[in-house]
This record gives sequence, C-alpha cells and structure tokens, in this order.
Amino acid sequence: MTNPGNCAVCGVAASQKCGGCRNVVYCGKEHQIIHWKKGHKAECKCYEIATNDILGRHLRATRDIKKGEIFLREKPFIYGPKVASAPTCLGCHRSLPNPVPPQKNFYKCSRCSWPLCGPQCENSAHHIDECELMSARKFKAKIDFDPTKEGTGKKESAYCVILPLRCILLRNKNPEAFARFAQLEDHLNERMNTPLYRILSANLLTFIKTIMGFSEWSDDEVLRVAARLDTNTFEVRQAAAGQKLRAIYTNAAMISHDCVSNARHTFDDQMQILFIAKQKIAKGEIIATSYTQPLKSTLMRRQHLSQAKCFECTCARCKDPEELGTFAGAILCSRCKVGKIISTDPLDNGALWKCQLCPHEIPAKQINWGNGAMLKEIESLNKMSPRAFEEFLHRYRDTLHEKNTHVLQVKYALTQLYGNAPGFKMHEMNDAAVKRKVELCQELLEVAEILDGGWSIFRGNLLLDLQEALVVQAKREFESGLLTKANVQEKLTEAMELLKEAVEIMKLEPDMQEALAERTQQLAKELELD
Ligand SMILES: C[S@@+](CC[C@H](N)C(=O)[O-])C[C@H]1O[C@@H](n2cnc3c(N)ncnc32)[C@H](O)[C@@H]1O
Repeated sequence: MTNPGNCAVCGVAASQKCGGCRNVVYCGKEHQIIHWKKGHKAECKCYEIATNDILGRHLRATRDIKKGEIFLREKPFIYGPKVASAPTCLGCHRSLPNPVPPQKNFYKCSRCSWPLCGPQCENSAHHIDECELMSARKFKAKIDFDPTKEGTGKKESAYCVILPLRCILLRNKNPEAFARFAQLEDHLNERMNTPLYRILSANLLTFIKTIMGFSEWSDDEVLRVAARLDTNTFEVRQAAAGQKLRAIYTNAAMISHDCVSNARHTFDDQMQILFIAKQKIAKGEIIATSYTQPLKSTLMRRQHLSQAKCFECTCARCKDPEELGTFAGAILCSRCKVGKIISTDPLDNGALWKCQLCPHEIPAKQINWGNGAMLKEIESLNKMSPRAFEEFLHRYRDTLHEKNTHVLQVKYALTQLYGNAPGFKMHEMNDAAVKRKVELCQELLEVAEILDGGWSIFRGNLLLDLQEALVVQAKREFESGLLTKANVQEKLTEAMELLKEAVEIMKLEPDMQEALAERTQQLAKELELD
C-alpha cells in the first residue's frame, strides 16, 4: 500500500489528487494514466457499500460529493421488457409501431414468432440465445396486432417471462455474472403471499421448467430470479429511441431509499445509469434515492414501498405525523372546522387518524378509501382544462389541507396546464392566469425544498415554468406602463438566473436538451432587445 502523501505509482512525495475518489495522489498526469490502466479504474469510487440492520447493504459517501456531481455511472448488467409491456422488439427493444397497410400484423421472428422490428433484429445479441432455445423447444409466441385495441396502449403480460429467461440463460453462459446477480436481494418470502406472485408462479414456472425445459431448476430458484428483478430493476425510458424497459445495474441496485433523497438518477443514450447528487453529500453520509414519489402522502408512499419493494420505510419524513411541516397527508376536521386530522402513528398504516384540536377520529381504512376516491377523481379530470383542476381545488377547499397530497398534485398539474393547455398558451393567457401560474410555481418551490430538496427534477420543472411566466408578466407590465425599462431588465435578468439553475439541474435529462437551448436563446435575445 502506498503512503497517502506519495505518488501511487513511483512513491515520490506528491499532491495531485485523483479527481474521482480523492483517495490517491500522483506526481503527474503520466503516472495517473498508468495507475488508471493498472486497475485504479475499477476501484476509483467516491462511495463504498456499507451495511446496517435497517437498510441492509447501502451506499455511503467516502468523500464529499458536490451538488450536481455525477458520482456513479454504470452500464446495464441485463435488460429486457417490463412485466407487462406494449408490443416491443426483443432485438432492439423499441416499442413496435402499428403495422402499415397492407401489412396487418407485426413482423414476426421467423424462428420463435415474437414480434420484432424486422429481419435485422432476428440475430440481435439480446435475442439470439432465447430465440434458439424457444425454437428448439417449438415454442411460438402469440402476440398479434389488434386493430380494435389500437391507441389504447394495450400491454401484453406474455412479456413477463422474457427477462427472467435471459437471467436463467446467464447461469450457463456466464456463471460468474449470474453469481453477481444472485447476490441481489429478492424478498421472495414476502412476495409469495401476493396475488401477483400466485399468478406469476403458475405462468413463469410452467414456461421456464416445462416449456423451456429447465426442469433441473427448483421452483424456488426460478421465482427468486423474478423476485430479484422486481426488487432491483430500474425502469428505463428512452423517449428518443422509443424504449420503455427494465434493467439491472448491480452497483446502482445497492442504493437505498429515503423519502427525502439526496440523489437522483437519469439515463444516457447508451442506457448507462447516471446518479447525480441533488445536494452536497458529506463524506460518511448515506447516499439515498427515492423509490417513490415525493408528492405522495406517507400512507400512500409506505403502502407503495411495502408492496413493490417489501419494506416498511422509517425515514424522518415517514416518522413525522406532520410530514416535515407540510401536512401532505392531512385533511381538515369536519367537526371543529379548524383542526387538522393526521395519523396518530404514521409508522403503523392501520393506526387511527385524529384531529389535532378536537376529539374527532377517523379509521385508517376510511382515509385510505378517501385517498383512492380522490385519485380516481383526479384521474377523471379533463387533462386539457385548467378550469377542471381549479374546480377540484375549490370543491375540496374545506376538506383537504392546502398542502394535502391531492392538492399538491393538482397544483403541480396546473403549473403545467397554464402555458400549455389549449386556449391557455402563454400568449393566450390573461394577466390573472399568468399571475396564478407564478404563484403556484412559487408555492410549490417551497414544498419542493422540503420534500424533494436540492436539484430535483421537480424543482427544475418548476423553475422552467416560473421563469417563463415571469418573462411574460414583466413584458406585459412594461407595456402597460407599470414597470420602467430598468425594472423589466431587472426582472428578465432574474428570470435568466432561474433559467440558468434549471439548465444546471436538467442538462443531463436527454429529452430536455432542445427545449433548454431554445429557452435560453429566446430569453437571451429578449434581454438583448431590451
Ligand atoms: C434495490 S435494493 C437495495 C439494496 C439492498 N439493501 C441489498 O442489501 O441488496 C432494495 C431493498 O433494500 C432495502 N431498503 C432500501 N431502502 C430501505 C429503507 N429506507 N428502509 C428499509 N429497507 C430499505 C429493502 O429491503 C429493499 O427492498
């Protein structure tokens, strides 16, 4: 082992730290390159895998990580279609477009009949092994284009066998890689009692053991593969390539959950996962991402985490009946009219809910029912109509707390409807609507700071919407004589600052590049003109 103050290659006193891990020093660039090639590449990380009783394995920072820093970049270990997937090519994983007449059906693989883009995808490295096995076993897939279901985004559950099959094939093809996969947590015992696993076990076991002939695999081994996938896969959306998949990343799979996370992820066009620090992460701190959505209330988040990832979250937000002062789960008391009704024990999903000011109590079952009804009602709102969303807020102003999860969701939807919905494009909105957009963005930015702090996508979107509305507002106020030229310049400069921060936050999001460049150019032009 080299002395921490000496070059890792030649041992002379040195001070140029490796920019990645900051754990080793070099006398110069040349020795840094040599060390990298000799194996530092594999060990140069700013995190380590730690273990504790609550989280199991998790990542911990081994040095300070800067806000906005990409601290983990990883290629997919294995990937394939989601459990229920719209028709997808098993060769290149693009969602399949509807057949163009005179074709009436998808192109089908000549050997196994799974829909593909075309003959060029039959021999893709992703598909070839499974295809050979399926054709040897005389299995033919039966997914056909259904014109009566056109446009419904119909998902096929037949795809649920593909990724488990790819993992199972890996055991013979690359036992070392399979051993790495087998290290991942599965929660099979908890999953076995769920309705999904009762159905899955019947279908998957028949397919793998009987149809594909893996009779030497025990039921437990096969189902553990599926359970490992369900516990660890990331959903990958590649809008440009028209892909919606699930993938395993074995390092990223070690990142634990916290309802208020300090890291988030995105994907590049090579399907690499990139983890980004939303805020500064100090050396020794746990690196956590969120497996759920920050605007959901504790009851909803905990139910989702328990169902999908089989654990009971006990993070600071979950423990706090007031949800860090936001009251995101609270409803208003219908008896005393002033108190807020919150859970008496947020870590027990079945605990009684009680008014903070009067003796009024509500069972958790009823709160759950109410949440379900609200979600349905929001789902049924006309997505083109800001008025429908405003009416929802008005309808429940005496029932839901002003920062209740459903109110927050509807307000967030409104920040995007104002400026985009038909009749509500930025230039079409009246001054009151522009003002409303500004206020909603400002209110939600305060919430974002608490529930999804730092450089979150939530903050990025809100900043973009806010700056757009502020620019329109400033120009109109100038035109009507309410602002001087200097005032407008000041407001536009302020908007530019917001835009710059939004660009910093969103610059790695593949689908945002064009929009961000366009916005920046437009605002810069307006500033110049002014
Ligand atoms: C993607 S894995 C993370 C790595 C995992 N801890 C391991 O040792 O393999 C997800 C699992 O980690 C555990 N986990 C992650 N975050 C947690 C948290 N905040 N509280 C309790 N368990 C957590 C749960 O068992 C969850 O199903």
